[in-house]
Order: sequence, then structure tokens, then C-alpha cells
Amino acid sequence: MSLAEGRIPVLDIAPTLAGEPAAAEALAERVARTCEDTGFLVLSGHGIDPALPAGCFEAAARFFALPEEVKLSLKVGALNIGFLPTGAQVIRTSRVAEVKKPNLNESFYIIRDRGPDHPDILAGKPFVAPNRWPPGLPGFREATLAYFTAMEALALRLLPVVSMALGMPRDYLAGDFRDPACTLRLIRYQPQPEPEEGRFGFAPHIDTNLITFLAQSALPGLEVRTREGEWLRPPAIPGTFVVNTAEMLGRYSNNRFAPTPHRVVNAANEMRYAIPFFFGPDNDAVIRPVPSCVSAENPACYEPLLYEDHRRKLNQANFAHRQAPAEV
Ligand SMILES: O=C(O)CCC(=O)C(=O)O
Ligand SMILES: [Fe+2]
Repeated sequence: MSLAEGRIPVLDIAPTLAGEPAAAEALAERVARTCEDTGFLVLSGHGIDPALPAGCFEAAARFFALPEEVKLSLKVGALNIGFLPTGAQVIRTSRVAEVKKPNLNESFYIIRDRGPDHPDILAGKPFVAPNRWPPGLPGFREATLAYFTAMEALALRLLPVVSMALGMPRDYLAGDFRDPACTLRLIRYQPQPEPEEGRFGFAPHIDTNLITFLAQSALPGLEVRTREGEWLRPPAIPGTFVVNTAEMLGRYSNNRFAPTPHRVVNAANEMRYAIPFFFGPDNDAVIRPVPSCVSAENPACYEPLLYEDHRRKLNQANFAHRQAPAEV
């Protein structure tokens, strides 16, 4: 086994999903060890029909091939729902690197699908609004939502493993994930065959949710920074998912499972596509370090945090169109 494979292990979750005795405990142990190190792992045996990510990648390619004016008519507004053109995201909140140049990607964000008369929308709940579906793309909505639904279900089935990896009872986190804030982001990266200082498909960053699921992209480009400062590529095994820990798991674990910086450079001569699924807590969940990760010697590093407050702050910092002109 190469060093990279050892630090980003491939974990077969089929025994856990089948409910085999002691499988979830054994998986939780391996997850914990990896989360203490790189925070990246690869899932096999997940039971997701390969047609679902394939259909979502295909939908992404069809969307980004639309004329620019059609895509711009779906441009994100106050919330990250819809189209984010190239150049609109600068990771100002990165603690990893000073990032000044915009990412060389364009994105399309989809959240849980709610019609305009959905009770959450009528109630004015924060961070909910109808999705912005592109016209003239038959099957796009169905393919992306089928993928969204399958990934949310998988994430919820793994939540007990995350609780156990934290050293808590299997249902400990369930109360914070009754209506989890999930986002499916379709991404197209421009080719970047010539390296350029400080220019990335996606600049070094950590994810801000709980855990992220990445169906394997057809092209390489994703790199993960170890604590020693080396950049590793996760094993690119077709049909698996790369999973990474994000900021809220860092908070729950009182930094025991600190999220790991990662970046994307698409050095190929063609477009690279990615379809990350971001799984996060309920918007009204209050994230606190869990008791098993706090002690007299290791006091809580974080105050309780309302997840929607966290999202509000990020929403303003990283996206050019939501900033006061003086800050841009
Ligand atoms: O494109 C990828 O492989 C990773 C994308 C990513 O890190 C993100 O969207 O947060
Ligand atoms: Fe990321």
C-alpha cells in the first residue's frame, strides 16, 4: 500500500449497511482514525446505483453547455441557489492560504426542492427558497434530484457511524439532522494546462458543512494537504465516493477531527466536472463540542454556534455579489 492509500483508506461500508453485527463499530473505529489524520476517506460498497452519479454528471455537462445568457438568467441571488459564474467566488475565509484570485470554475447549486408554497418558504425560514431550474433541459431536474435524494439517504445512514466515531451513542447526532441542510453543487473547471502562481480551479479551502461526498470525477485534480504539508491525491477508484470532513465536524469533535484543506487544479486540456454533495446540520441546530471530546485537560475550544448564523457569515464573505462595494 502506498503512503497515499494508507492515509486516505478505502472503506467498504456494505457490512455496516447490511446491519452485520459489530460492523458499524469497526467502521466507526476506522473512520475515527482517518478523521484524526487526513479527514479524507473513500467509500466502497455504498449501494448507490452508478446510474445516479452518471446521470448527475451528464446533467452537469448539459447545463454548463447552455448559452452564457441562459446560465446568467439563473444567477445566484441572496442565497446560493442557481448559477455562480466563473470569477464570482474568492475563498476569503480560507485559513489555509492567502487567496486573491478567483477560482477557475463555474457552479450550479441545488438545494432540497421546495415549491413557492412550501410551508418552510411561506414561514420565511432562513436559507430556503425554490430551486432555479434551467429551461429547455428535459430530465435535468429529475436526474439531479434523484442524486440528491440518494446521497442524503446515504449520509443519514452513516450519521450513527459518525456519532460512534466521536465516541458518542449511535443516535447522538440525530436530533441535529432532522431536516439537514444539504447542497448539491455541480462544478465545471476550465482547463489549466499551464500552471500559474496562485491560480486554482478551486483554491485551498476547508468545507464548511459536516461531511462532503464526492463522486469520483473522470479527471484528476483534487489534492488533499496532510498535516506535514504534503499534497496527496485520493485513490481514484471508479464507482467509489471520496468523503471528507468539514468545519462542523471539527466543532463537534472539539478539533479532534479537524477538517483538512484541499484544492483543485485541472491540469488537463479539457473541462473537469465535479458533483460534490454537502451534508450539513439543520439550519436551526446549535453545534457544540460533544461531551466525549471535552475534559478538564481539553476544554471546549468553541462556543455553541447556531448553524444558520455560521452560514450567514460565510455567505457574505466569499461571494463577490454579496459584498459592500468598498470590500470588493
Ligand atoms: O472538484 C472537486 O473534486 C472538489 C470540489 C470541492 O472541494 C468543493 O466543492 O468544496
Ligand atoms: Fe471542498
